[in-house]
Amino acid sequence: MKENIAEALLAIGAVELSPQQPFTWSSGIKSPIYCDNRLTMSYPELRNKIADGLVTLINAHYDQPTVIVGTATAGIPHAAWVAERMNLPMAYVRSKAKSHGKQNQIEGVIAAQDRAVVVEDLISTGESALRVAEAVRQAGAEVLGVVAIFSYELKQAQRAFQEAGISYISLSDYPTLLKVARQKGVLTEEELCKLKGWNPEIPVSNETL
Ligand SMILES: O=P(O)(O)OC[C@H]1O[C@H](OP(=O)(O)OP(=O)(O)O)[C@H](O)[C@@H]1O
Ligand SMILES: O=C(O)c1cc(=O)[nH]c(=O)[nH]1
Repeated sequence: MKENIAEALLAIGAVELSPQQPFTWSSGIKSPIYCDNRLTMSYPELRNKIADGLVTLINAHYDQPTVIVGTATAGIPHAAWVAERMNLPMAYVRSKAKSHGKQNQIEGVIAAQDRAVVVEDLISTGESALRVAEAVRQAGAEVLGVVAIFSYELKQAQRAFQEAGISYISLSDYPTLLKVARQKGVLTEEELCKLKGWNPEIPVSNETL
């Protein structure tokens, strides 16, 4: 599955490289790579595969969720497709409360007795998913864990999730993406070398590839 999803992300052009003019991630990290999972919603076959995969992860790892919670914005459509498949209520959490209207951060219903699974499109530092998890906890509900389409497997994220006492699982990850890119000849050896070593927080070794 990890290889499958990585291959599909490469095939739809979700992965972009820009070593000369690095992308700025939401955490402020400057990166030579950006993985735009938002594009997956435009591909019905792939988005179905992702939703099925996320449901499989949830069923295998999290016991009897009662609500599926999307992270705004990129997690929202995937959370909706997962909730639909599982016939569960859905909510989503904004990065911060609205400054107008009802000033909600949480949209939809999350009740104190709920057991929530958070659906995220991508985990870099984990800050966004953990912010959502914290809001869910503030609402009194239990967070069973987080599922995501892709994770960079940053050690920083692993530490943050551990500190919060929350687990996360992803359908694919950065080491797998590089492995598949090499197998498919999508990236040159020089590009792969740069992508392996650009961030010491990412444990991509020669063995991984
Ligand atoms: O693990 P993190 O370091 O928090 O980074 C990952 C987050 O960054 C992106 O969202 P972005 O902030 O670009 O907003 P969007 O979902 O509204 O596009 C992505 O969709 C994740 O939510
Ligand atoms: O950390 C981020 O903001 C980020 C990285 C990435 O590769 N893709 C994305 O959508 N967000």
